[in-house]
Amino acid sequence: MTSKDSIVALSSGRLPAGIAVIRISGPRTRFVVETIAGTVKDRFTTLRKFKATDGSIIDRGLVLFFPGPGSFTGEDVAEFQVHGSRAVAAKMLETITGFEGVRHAEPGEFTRRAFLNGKLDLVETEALADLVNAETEAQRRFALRNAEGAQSALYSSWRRRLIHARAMIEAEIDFADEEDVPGSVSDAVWSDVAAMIGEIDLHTEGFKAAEIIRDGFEVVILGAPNAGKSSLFNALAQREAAIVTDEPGTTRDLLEVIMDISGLKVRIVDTAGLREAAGKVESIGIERARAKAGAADLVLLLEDMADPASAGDVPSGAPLLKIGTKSDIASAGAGNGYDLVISSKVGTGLERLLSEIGARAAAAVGNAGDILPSRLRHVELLHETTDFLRAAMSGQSQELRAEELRLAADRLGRIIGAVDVEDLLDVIFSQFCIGK
Ligand SMILES: Nc1nc2c(ncn2[C@@H]2O[C@H](COP(=O)(O)OP(=O)(O)OP(=O)(O)O)[C@@H](O)[C@H]2O)c(=O)[nH]1
Ligand SMILES: [K+]
Ligand SMILES: [Mg+2]
Repeated sequence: MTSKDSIVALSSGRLPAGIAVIRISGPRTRFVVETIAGTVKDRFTTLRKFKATDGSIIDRGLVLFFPGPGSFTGEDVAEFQVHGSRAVAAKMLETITGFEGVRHAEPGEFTRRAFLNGKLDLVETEALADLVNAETEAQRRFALRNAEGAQSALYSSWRRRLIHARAMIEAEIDFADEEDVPGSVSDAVWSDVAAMIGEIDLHTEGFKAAEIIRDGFEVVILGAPNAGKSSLFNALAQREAAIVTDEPGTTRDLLEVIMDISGLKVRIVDTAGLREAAGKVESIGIERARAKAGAADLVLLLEDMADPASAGDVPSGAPLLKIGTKSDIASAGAGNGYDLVISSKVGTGLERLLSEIGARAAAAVGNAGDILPSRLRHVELLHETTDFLRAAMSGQSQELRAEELRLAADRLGRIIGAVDVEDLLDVIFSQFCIGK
């Protein structure tokens, strides 16, 4: 598929910058390059002067031409690397959009063309978006793996197995009396389907890990008023992100800082001190603190070792680290019964706390090489897939069971955006010598 319009955009970041990259895709690309920069060799970097419509020089830079279909979008694509000033970029864009049939690209339009031209499937498109937005090392690794097709390959392999399974069942229905069809394939088929249900369920459970990679591992600091929560929060953030005073009830609302711990995104949340007798605003803050802790990946329960006070009921469910604070003024032996002892004032124990948080976050996201579903969309379609597979396992007639297999494979096809029926026939005829 080739679009009629050619599209152009500034593909690099905010200006001014050292270099700006201007990208064009579509049928007019070659003409634009030849007019602005002269003839260039395909896929080679060439240093040229770039000419405006009136023949004056806009800038000198590098030009690269990628002929379709072996380009990112599948169309003819070119990139101009120019000096990254606003004026140079503006003049280049003005000159290029001045050509007939060339316009500014819509957001995501290069990638949309790549998808429409079959250069990327849906999951790879989503992963590419994640890669562009990656902030942490874990996000980068995860997005890159999927942009390179790891997740798509997994879904494609399950889908192929289902198409094969269905082909076997259909063959048994249609050609049960023919010699070339193995007699009792269905036992093997259904045991493979059962195995696949287990594999898909296991994979789907990995969504929690993917969410932590994307949204961050959430650590909620909880404790009685004046336990030293905001002091710890500031020490971790390495700035005065929260107000600290000696007045109990200083913090009333939730505060959040985002950290990168060993390449993982971690969200640290400061909360209002837990106590019974509190004013209106503080009571709401305390409610929010409890709710936040209930959904946290890790709760740090702080207690002032110099002046211990109960934080009352702590929401159960989330893993908890009990931390004794203010070790600089606590009496010797006060640290018994705590998982960790810290002083935010002096900095004692903070490194150990950070490495403990990092280890727990790393454990929550599993192995670096795990293939995980990266979108709720995937999870929903995977659930539908296993629903159909379970229905197929317990179906009455072979025809209905084959139909459930078709629907299951269709859901996997929807995840990657490649649903077609032709491959079913291909499998039937490639596996057996029917009607030879
Ligand atoms: N000596 C010492 N004082 C500390 C330490 N951490 C906190 N404090 C003091 O304890 C008091 C309360 O600290 P905050 O960080 O505001 O305590 P909080 O738990 O956030 O209090 P609320 O927001 O009111 O619930 C302040 O006066 C701090 O300076 C510490 O490690 N050592
Ligand atoms: K306080
Ligand atoms: Mg506070």
